[in-house]
Amino acid sequence: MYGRDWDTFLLPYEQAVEELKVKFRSLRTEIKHKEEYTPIEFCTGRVKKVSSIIEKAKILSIPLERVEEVPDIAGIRIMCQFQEDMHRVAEHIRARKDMAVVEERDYVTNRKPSGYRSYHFIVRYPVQTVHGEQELLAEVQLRTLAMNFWATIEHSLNYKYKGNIPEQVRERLVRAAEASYRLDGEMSAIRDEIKDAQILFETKSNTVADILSMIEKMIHAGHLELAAEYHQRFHEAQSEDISALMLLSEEIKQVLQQQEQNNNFYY
Ligand SMILES: Nc1nc2c(ncn2[C@@H]2O[C@H](COP(=O)(O)OP(=O)(O)OP(=O)(O)O)[C@@H](O)[C@H]2O)c(=O)[nH]1
Ligand SMILES: Nc1ncnc2c1ncn2[C@@H]1O[C@H](COP(=O)(O)OP(=O)(O)OP(=O)(O)O)[C@@H](O)[C@H]1O
Repeated sequence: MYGRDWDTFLLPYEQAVEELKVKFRSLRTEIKHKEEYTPIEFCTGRVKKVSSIIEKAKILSIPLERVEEVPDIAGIRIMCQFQEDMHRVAEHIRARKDMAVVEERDYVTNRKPSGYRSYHFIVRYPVQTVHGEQELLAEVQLRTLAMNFWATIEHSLNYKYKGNIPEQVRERLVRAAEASYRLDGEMSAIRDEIKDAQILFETKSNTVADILSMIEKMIHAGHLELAAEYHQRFHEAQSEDISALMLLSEEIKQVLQQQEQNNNFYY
């Protein structure tokens, strides 16, 4: 790499970062459009600075002639609200046809000694250049907002202390990382409860609609007494839990089926 033109070398990496940012941002928009919820909160990217590439190559014992083996010259970071969203985005990355996963590192279940948590992918990504296709390595980091908050603070402290964070601060950072991990767990639990409540609400609405339409059927068929009886019981069941409504719905369904079999219903 001695005397190499870094600007030219880094051009395809810049292209890769721009393309990957567009792709993950489009994925965000697409899912949000379809589901009104998106597993991707936001996405950033950067090309590593030359001084940082040289330093990393040295740490990884990669000679500068093979500097393209440094896996994170191109880097993308995807932030999610919840850990479950990270799994969904991870599945998506594994399934994509425009990149190939060459490595996965799970620092979520196995945090780093610093307290760092994230899920990392190294992918092989092809960019189209004037000289034809060029495959390069890119790092994709997946984080929750809480993980990102912690990592950003820790990164700036590392910068401030030039990599030698005082022991006492380091210990507090590890404790803060654990607190942040518990926060993610709490938020996921709340989210599950909200989801359950939404499902229950939907089931209740559907059951109510079913019962009312069956009672209407009875009225149209002239079974006014039966309809009045079930209407009364419907009102009573509404003040109880969902199972009372579901039982009533089943009962009315069976009565209707029976009546239809006996030809008591004419529409
Ligand atoms: N803030 C912060 N970021 C980290 C930490 N560890 C890793 N990262 C991020 O993750 C990237 C890659 O980390 P790793 O997958 O562990 O790769 P590596 O730096 O070669 O690490 P090792 O092989 O474990 O020495 C780094 O460039 C950082 O962006 C950490 O302790 N704090
Ligand atoms: N994959 C990534 N996507 C987006 N931004 C990243 C990514 N990796 C690092 N960054 C950010 O780029 C900036 C420069 O980081 P740089 O790559 O020099 O150091 P680093 O990430 O700490 O890694 P290393 O210790 O491996 O050199 C930092 O603000 C860092 O948070």
